[in-house]
Amino acid sequence: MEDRVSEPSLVLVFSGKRKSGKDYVTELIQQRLGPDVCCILRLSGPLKEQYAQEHGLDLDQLMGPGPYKEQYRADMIHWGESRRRQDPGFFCRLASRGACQPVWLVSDARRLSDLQWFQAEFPQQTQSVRVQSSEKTRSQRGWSFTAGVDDAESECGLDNGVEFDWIVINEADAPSLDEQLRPILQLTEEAASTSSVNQS
Ligand SMILES: Nc1ncnc2c1ncn2[C@@H]1O[C@H](COP(=O)(O)OP(=O)(O)OP(=O)(O)O)[C@@H](O)[C@H]1O
Ligand SMILES: C[C@@](O)(CCOP(=O)(O)O)CC(=O)O
Repeated sequence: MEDRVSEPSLVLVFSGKRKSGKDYVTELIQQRLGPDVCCILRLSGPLKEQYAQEHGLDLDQLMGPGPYKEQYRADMIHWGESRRRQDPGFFCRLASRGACQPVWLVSDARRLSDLQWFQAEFPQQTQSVRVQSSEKTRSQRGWSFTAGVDDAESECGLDNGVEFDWIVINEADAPSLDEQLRPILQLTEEAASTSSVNQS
């Protein structure tokens, strides 16, 4: 691992099915904490940048929540997995390079190797968060089952073998996200204050 200017005080590694609300929840947390304290790391970011460049695609749309990216998802998965087979931490390193805020929100872990990379690099700081929504709710947000995607590692790689530190139920009939996120926000605020004490 290249020498870091600063280590994070807390790394929250989020995972969840497509349209479960990973981006929505991490953006909510960043809104509460501010971008100086908290950064969102998207493992899919460097992958989409490279894929868009190689295929002449619209990166903004690939990074967005709309249907555009779904046309290319299966091929992007295969492209990304070929890189991960050579180097499981490839996208983790790219996505976290230059991050200097005390709190990192990794918004889109999909494989055990994603989670294990952060656990290995930051064993004291890393915690896992699972965002959960029903298939009915996910469908209302634009999801539909796609063979080769929703039954593949990209969507199922963290379904078993992980005891998540936090579970966020992103459903209208669940407690509000503010209520569910309160202990996580407390954790982030403690991490941020610890970081500022260490730097002073
Ligand atoms: N609690 C919520 N209230 C209102 N809208 C929500 C909520 N959760 C998610 N959404 C909306 O549902 C859509 C999917 O959410 P989001 O993009 O965060 O899912 P995701 O898990 O990041 O999906 P993907 O894996 O496809 O990137 C977005 O348009 C988002 O704004
Ligand atoms: C190709 C891939 O990175 C697409 C992720 O897009 P999104 O996070 O669902 O917007 C998923 C994967 O890496 O398996």
